[in-house]
Amino acid sequence: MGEMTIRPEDTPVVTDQPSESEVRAHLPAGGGPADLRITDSTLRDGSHAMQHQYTEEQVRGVVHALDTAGVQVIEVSHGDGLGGSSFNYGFSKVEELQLIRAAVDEATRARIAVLILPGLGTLHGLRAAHDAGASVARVATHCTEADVSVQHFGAARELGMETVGFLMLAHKASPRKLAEQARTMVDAGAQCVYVVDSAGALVLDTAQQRIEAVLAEVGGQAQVGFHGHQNLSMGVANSVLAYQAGARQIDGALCALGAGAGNSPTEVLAATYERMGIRTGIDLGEVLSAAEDVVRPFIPRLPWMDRASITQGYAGVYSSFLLHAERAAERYGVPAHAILTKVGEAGYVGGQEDMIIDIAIQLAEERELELEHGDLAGAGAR
Ligand SMILES: C[C@H](O)CC(=O)C(=O)O
Ligand SMILES: [Mn+2]
Repeated sequence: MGEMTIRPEDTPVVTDQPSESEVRAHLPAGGGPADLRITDSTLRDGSHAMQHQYTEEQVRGVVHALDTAGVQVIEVSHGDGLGGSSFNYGFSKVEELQLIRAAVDEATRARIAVLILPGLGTLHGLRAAHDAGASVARVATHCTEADVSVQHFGAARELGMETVGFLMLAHKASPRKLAEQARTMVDAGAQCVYVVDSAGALVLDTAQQRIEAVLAEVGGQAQVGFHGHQNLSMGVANSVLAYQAGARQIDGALCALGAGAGNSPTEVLAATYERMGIRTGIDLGEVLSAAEDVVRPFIPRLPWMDRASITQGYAGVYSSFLLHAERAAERYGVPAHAILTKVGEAGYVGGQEDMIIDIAIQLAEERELELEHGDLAGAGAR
């Protein structure tokens, strides 16, 4: 790797307004020179949209295309992170360590990242992913529970991995609270902390204020990142504002392949930043081909802003609940958007997927009662 290599043992130093040389010094090499680093999550967040059915051939194809395009970090894991393959979250078709090994084998420049949710993923799983060649550990917690990540950051740093913190459902915490949680992660060893808009519920200034607050708290010691979802079609716009507010790591997924209405599309991020004169180090033609020719042909259903996913953005619901809600909707004969509205009212967070079934059953019972009342009222009127 060249002059922009980030060494995991280094803590990147970024000030509020980093100079170009400061930014370059803390961004890893990949493609060309870069002002920010895009991490592609097609093979992790996209796993939700693929119902975790990725094949090794698909993983190899995507990694090859992203690596050729100069994308610096490629995330590969079950949609819910290491160890996610389970009854609650959905079983993977292919064991994730096999997919991680294949990704590492295929990449020539890009580094392979894994996501881990403490409690679901274990330290044993993290070590196994590291042994398989993953070199970036992204540790995700609910936005008010950063304290559960401390052990995992310690372990990742001991393994010599680059570390990234993921504060999920970030719309649920105030900028100040988020900054406090980011501090916990950085003190534990995170080299970057992401504002993760898991519900696609942040709209412009609400995204920007959170980036600013986190940067004000940890900017001297760590970078700040942004992970957007398209439920309200704000992923790319929020990512631009995030960059302008000082974020230097931004997530995307090819063809927006991610939970809910999908992630900010990597190819659109690359085109938009290039149009703005912000260097991503990504070759635009190659990344457009990666989306169009490699990913699009195997996608069973393009993520889209339909009634259910827009409801997720509007009601602040975890994007990965979409397919769970759709399955429950079909099983119990109630609309997915009605289930998701109730999930938003209840304030459920990641890990509470089983409650979706409860809500669907409750809605189905209410509907039965309404039908009965309707029949009785009709009978009374006759
Ligand atoms: C486990 C989640 O899918 C992580 C994520 O991408 C998000 O919260 O958004
Ligand atoms: Mn996501």
